[in-house]
Amino acid sequence: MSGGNGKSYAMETELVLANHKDSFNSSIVPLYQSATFKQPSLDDMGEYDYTRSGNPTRTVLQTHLSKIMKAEYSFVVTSGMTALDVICKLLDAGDEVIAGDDLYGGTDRLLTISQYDTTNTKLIKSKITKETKMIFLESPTNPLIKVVDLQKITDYAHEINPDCLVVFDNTMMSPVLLTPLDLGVDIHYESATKYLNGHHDLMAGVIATNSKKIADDIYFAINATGSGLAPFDSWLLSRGLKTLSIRILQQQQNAIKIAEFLSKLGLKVRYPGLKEHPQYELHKSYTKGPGAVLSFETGSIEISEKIVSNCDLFGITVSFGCINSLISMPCRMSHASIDPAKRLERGFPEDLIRLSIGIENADDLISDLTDALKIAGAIKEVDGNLINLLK
Ligand SMILES: Cc1ncc(COP(=O)(O)O)c(C=O)c1O
Ligand SMILES: N[C@@H](CCSC[C@H](N)C(=O)O)C(=O)O
Repeated sequence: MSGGNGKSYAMETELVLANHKDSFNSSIVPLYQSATFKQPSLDDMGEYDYTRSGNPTRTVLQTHLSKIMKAEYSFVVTSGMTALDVICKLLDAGDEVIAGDDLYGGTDRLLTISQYDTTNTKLIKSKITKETKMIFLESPTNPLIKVVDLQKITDYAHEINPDCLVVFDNTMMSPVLLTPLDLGVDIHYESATKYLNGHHDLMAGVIATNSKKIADDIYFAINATGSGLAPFDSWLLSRGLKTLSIRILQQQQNAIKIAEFLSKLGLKVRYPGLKEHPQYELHKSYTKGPGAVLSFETGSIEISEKIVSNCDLFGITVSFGCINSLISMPCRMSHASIDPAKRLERGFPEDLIRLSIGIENADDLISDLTDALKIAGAIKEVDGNLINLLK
């Protein structure tokens, strides 16, 4: 098998090169669906003894991920939320922690800490103290698609407290569009349920770091609690990962066309690939693209409900980053766990529709949305032109 010479290649190439050694020279990593491994002798545990502590299929995936995430150490766990839970185990009770105020609903549910608008770099800076132990950032945020000045906040946090850990949720971008450890972030994690796997057929989370101390603590937590990804899911994720680049780039190309279509109709679209996005330049300055998730408002909950319910190609589904296009109303679905009063306070529109764009034909997707917008009474066609009825 090629790729075993230690050379580094471009991302697309690295993605298809998951090196492993096995006695039959199998072309892909074998599935070691085994809980236990026989020891060479009584006092020698060998490389593997028990799958909670380590499994060869999981190790190959983790080594592969380290290359892709440009990390010294990587771990795969049972979900994105497990990744966050493992990271939280690095904290002690009472530690000062800061997070963004627009985070995925499940993250918001897990963290009961001080949350601020992370697009306001000045505000975040004013909140970081010598006592701050950890900062959680997400960008673009889910679902308001707000962009964080990751470099500035990371540098500032380390300046104020060199031991403060900057933790970044990269689920929206994936390592194809952003490798946050390159910007000095301490811990990169993401829900591999989304782009990394991309096929709606498993739940997983990844954690990456360049610090041996953090890696040792994370391994301890994973082994101690049994949160490592099971062999079959590790094998499936290894398989999904190989097409990550080709998938996300196609999804992104479709998303740009759809965002432009909706924006031309005069809808309020949130997407960092549109020049009217307030942080368009900032996002462009540190990522390789805007990704494939966007949200938009109609000004009416009823119309939004009708749009969501009348699409054919966009399934009403939580999650994002999968090969099929998905549509959702975050307030009722992915972010329903956030108290409605808190959502209101944060300017989270109840009529917001989130789209996760897949790899289908872009014109088919636009035609599907056009039909749904027409049925919902958001637009009508006059002399071949689409007219916005919401204004
Ligand atoms: C941005 C973000 N981070 C983390 C998670 C958690 O991942 P998982 O569902 O794999 O636990 C999600 C969604 O669930 C998410 O949208
Ligand atoms: N019922 C689930 C909702 C999962 S939302 C998944 C994803 N992160 C998204 O943003 O769509 C829960 O309560 O966690």
